Amino acid sequence: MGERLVIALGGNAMTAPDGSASPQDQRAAVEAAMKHVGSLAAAGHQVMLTHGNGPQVGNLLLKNQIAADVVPPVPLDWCGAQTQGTIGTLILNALTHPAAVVVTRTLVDAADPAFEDPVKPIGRYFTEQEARRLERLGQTWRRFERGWRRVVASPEPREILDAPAAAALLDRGYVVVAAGGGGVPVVRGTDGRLRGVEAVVDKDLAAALLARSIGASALVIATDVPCAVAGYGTPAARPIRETTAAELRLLHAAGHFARGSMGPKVEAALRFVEHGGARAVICSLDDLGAAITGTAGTVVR
Ligand SMILES: NC(=O)OP(=O)(O)O
Repeated sequence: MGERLVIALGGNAMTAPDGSASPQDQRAAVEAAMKHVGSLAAAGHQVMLTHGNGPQVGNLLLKNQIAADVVPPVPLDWCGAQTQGTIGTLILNALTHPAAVVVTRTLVDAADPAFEDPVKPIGRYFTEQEARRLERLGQTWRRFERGWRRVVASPEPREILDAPAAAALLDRGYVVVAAGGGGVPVVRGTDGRLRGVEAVVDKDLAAALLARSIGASALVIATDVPCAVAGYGTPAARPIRETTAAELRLLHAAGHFARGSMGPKVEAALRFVEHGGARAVICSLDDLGAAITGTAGTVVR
């Protein structure tokens, strides 16, 4: 009997191992990822996919900025919508199973403090000198292990507005791509109308909300490491295989998972299970099949 799954695809499913986001690298990475996803659909699972867009949305924003004297630049939420279309098209072309892409909006709160504290890295890495120059244009940049990256606001996802449409397609047998890049962030005005806002929603947190919204039995967060590790980078490092939400929450609160990498994945897995989801799995993309049967990854119940 197949399961209803939401699978969040990490950057390694979209770009080359070095993070390169050339069209060739993106196409090759998506084709490799869709072999795993196609196997799950062929085995009878209902599969809803979501994906990251950090490198792509940052590159688009930069192109807009560079070409601003020639064509009017578009805002960040437009760039996010464009990445849903581009990455969604690559996924459609790579899958042999009937599939559909839903342009998806994610409701966020206009008063979310995240708008005052940009933390979400987007685009490619730059040198400090280049980052400092761009900071003078009003942008926020932070240093990461591999260099400097622009950071933007990443508010909490409150509702995946187009989840019902995505679920209807899932019920009809399609593999569905939804809430790509965390969904296009929108706020509701006092007049009840929706408008886009300049932000990038975390795709793992959006995936957890999407999985809850469509009644998925499992949330699978596919990344480039086999599992979550307690005490990562220390002599006491310990891979986590089977765990409970209560145990994992304690480790998370104790700071075992890095803020910009494993932290959001663990938080997403926890939110799904703490709100009644049967299980969440954090696994390597190559282990997707084994992760569904419980023989790979970090399984949270
Ligand atoms: N939107 C988002 O979280 O994208 P990345 O996973 O690529 O950072």
